[in-house]
Formats: sequence, C-alpha cells, structure tokens
Amino acid sequence: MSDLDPARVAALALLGDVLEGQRLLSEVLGPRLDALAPPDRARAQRLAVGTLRWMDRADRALGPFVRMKPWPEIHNILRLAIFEIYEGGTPAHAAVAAAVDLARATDRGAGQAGMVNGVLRNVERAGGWQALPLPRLPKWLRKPLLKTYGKEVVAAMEAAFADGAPVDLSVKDDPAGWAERLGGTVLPTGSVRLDMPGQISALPGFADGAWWVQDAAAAVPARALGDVAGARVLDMCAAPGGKTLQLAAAGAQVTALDLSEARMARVGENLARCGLAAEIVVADALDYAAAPFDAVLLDAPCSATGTLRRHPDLPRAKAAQDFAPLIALQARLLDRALTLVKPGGRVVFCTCSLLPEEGEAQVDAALARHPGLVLDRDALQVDGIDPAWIGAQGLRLRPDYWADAGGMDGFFVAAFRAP
Ligand SMILES: C[S@@+](CC[C@H](N)C(=O)[O-])C[C@H]1O[C@@H](n2cnc3c(N)ncnc32)[C@H](O)[C@@H]1O
Repeated sequence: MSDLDPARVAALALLGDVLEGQRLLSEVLGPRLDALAPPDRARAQRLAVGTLRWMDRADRALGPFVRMKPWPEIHNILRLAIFEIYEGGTPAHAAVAAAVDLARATDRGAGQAGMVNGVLRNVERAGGWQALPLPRLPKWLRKPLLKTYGKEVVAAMEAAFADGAPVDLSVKDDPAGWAERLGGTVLPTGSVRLDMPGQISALPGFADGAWWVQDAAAAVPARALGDVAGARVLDMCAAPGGKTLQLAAAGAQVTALDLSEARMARVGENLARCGLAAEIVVADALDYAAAPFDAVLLDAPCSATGTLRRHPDLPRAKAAQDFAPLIALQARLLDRALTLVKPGGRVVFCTCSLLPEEGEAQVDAALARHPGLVLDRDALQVDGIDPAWIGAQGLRLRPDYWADAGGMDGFFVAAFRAP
C-alpha cells in the first residue's frame, strides 16, 4: 500500500477497529497514527470521525446500488468516499479515484475496485444526499432514548450529533476578555465558546494556564457545589481533571481521586499548567477512607452517551449490555460518597449520559436506599441554567439545548444533602 494516501489508509484502519473490532477511537488512535506525519495524523482522524458521524446516511445512499452487503473493508471504503464527497469537501473525482486505489490494494483485489467505482458513480448520478434523513443513532441507543424523550427530541439530538461540537473553554477569570482575545463568545453559563479554534495548544493563554478545554455542560456540576472557597472538597472520579481545575480555581482545598494512574498524570499536568494545586490520590474510591469532607463531587464513569457530538464511534463500538456493570458501579460509588462527607454536606452526582438509568433512576434508587438523604434542587439553579431543565430528580442537560449557539453535551446532575 506504499503509494496510497497514508491518511486514508489509516482512516480505514480506524474504521475497521471501531466497526469490526468494537474498539473506541480513543483506544486505537495512538497505535494507528503515531507513525504518521502530524498533518496526516489530523486528517486521518478527521476522516474517520466524519465517516462514522455520517455513516448511517452513507449507508442509505448506498442501499439502492449494492445488491449484497459488501465485504467490511470495501463497505468502509465506500462510506469514506461518500463522506469525503458530500461532507468532507473532497472533489468527487478525487474521492472516487482514491476509493478505487484503496479497493485495488485490499485482499479482495481488482474486481472489487470496479464495483467501488460503479457504485460511487451511481450514488453520484442519483444525487439527493441532502434530502436523505440525518444520520440516526443505532437501535440499541435510539430505542431507550425514544422511550425517554420522544421522537421530536431524539430527532433534535440526532441533528446536534450530526453538527459536531465547537470547543468550549473554562477560564480562570475574565471570560469576556478571553472571548474577545480568542474570537469566541461567552455562553450564558460563563464558558467561552470557540467555533474554529485551530490548534488549541497554540492559542494565547494555553501555555500560561489561563483556561482549559471543557464542554459548557461539563462545567455545570462543579458549580452546583456552590461557594467552595476554603472548603475541603473530594473530587471522587477526577481524571482528566476538568472539574478538579474548576474547584481549585474557585479556592477549594481539593482532593482529586481516580483509579487510573495514567489519567491522573494528566490531572497533575493540567494543574501544573494552570498554576493550581490539589492533593492527588490514585485509588479505588470504593476502598478510599479519609476524614469527612465538606463536599463531594462524584462524576461517575458512565456510557458517555451525552458526548456523541465529539465521539460518533461510541455507539458503533459499544452496546447496551456493556454499560450494566457501570450502572451498578455508579450506585456503589454514590453510596461511598455519602460516607465521605460531613452530615449535611453537599454531594453532587453527575454523569455525561443521556440514559435515565445513569441519572434520574440512580437518584430515585439512592433516595430509597438512604433514609434522611435530601435532594437539593435549589443548588442546581446556577447562572445560565434554564429552570425548566431541572426535573424532579435533577438537572437534565441535552445536546439539542442551545441549538442555535452550537449545542452542549448531554449531562445529568443531581445535588444532595447527606444525612
Ligand atoms: C467521567 S470520568 C471523570 C471525568 C473528570 N471528572 C473530569 O471532569 O475531567 C470517570 C472517571 O472515573 C474513574 N473511575 C472509574 N472507576 C473508579 C473507581 N472505582 N474509583 C475511582 N475512580 C474510578 C475513571 O478512571 C475515570 O477517570
């Protein structure tokens, strides 16, 4: 494959890892891309992410022209070419020629190259890309979301997933000043949004640690702890540290705990870059013991289905049954959090999930397990949060909110007072 475009070859390998190997892109990007030149690395990732994002529509476009389901690698070559032509800005003749070269280089050989050429020409001739429905989520996820939110909301969420995500920053101070310097806008919750940021680490303020990348929705849970200046706060699942940075910047004495040593190293780096401090503990939160804290933030491991604008690989690599152990762990972590806080202290539980099992249902179950545990819905009324987003159990943030301004991640946030 030496004459082939290395970025497209790598993108195809990534697609195979996700779609056939059921691996997340985050697990395979390093091994697949490290040997490439930086521009090829960025392009390969962009091609793989874009193809996954638009895959459902690409399959609809292909449907009338493929009689039998193509071999997986040929199918992925077709999907990649269709993404490139209709959403990736590649001239059609170049995308088709590249797809034919890629097909010729597979084990299936030249016969498949002819088929790829013919099918792509047919798709082009048929036209109508824009008239096809927006990409739909896979059934395992679409079904429970339809049951929870209804057809209209799920369609709006799917539109948000197709749009992708801007880059949001949490700033230590002066959001308006940083928005002006970086050409961004200040969101109602105080995050700064950038539409076309380019290389993040080259932007003013990165090296000095004036801000860090954090989706606007992800910045809300730490705010639900209220004024934490001087308080001892446990960030119980802390890595890579977005919320630790927020709490430290707000003047809390933070203990940042996480099971993963590698991910915790990133918390240390982020704190150092931003000139902030926290106690770092690598441990299983279920075994961790300490003098009771004033407050605990539990950002529990979850399905991450709220982050699909940036991670279209996730619903393709995972399935519902993968999350059952996490849902059980969330309940155990919440029980543990309640033992680590002073009586009457605030505990904020959150997940970047859209599934009620990882949000509202966890709250109902925790209230049933712990007599005396009190929900503190007032704590969720932080600046910029529409009160209509706060339900009986907590704050439900959805990717289709702020649709005209670029959306937000899906999140669930609940605030409790410990018994
Ligand atoms: C959603 S992420 C946390 C994101 C982080 N709060 C932030 O804002 O950057 C969940 C984290 O939980 C950690 N985790 C999973 N099980 C854990 C356990 N038993 N004890 C401590 N941490 C755990 C994972 O390593 C992962 O870093």
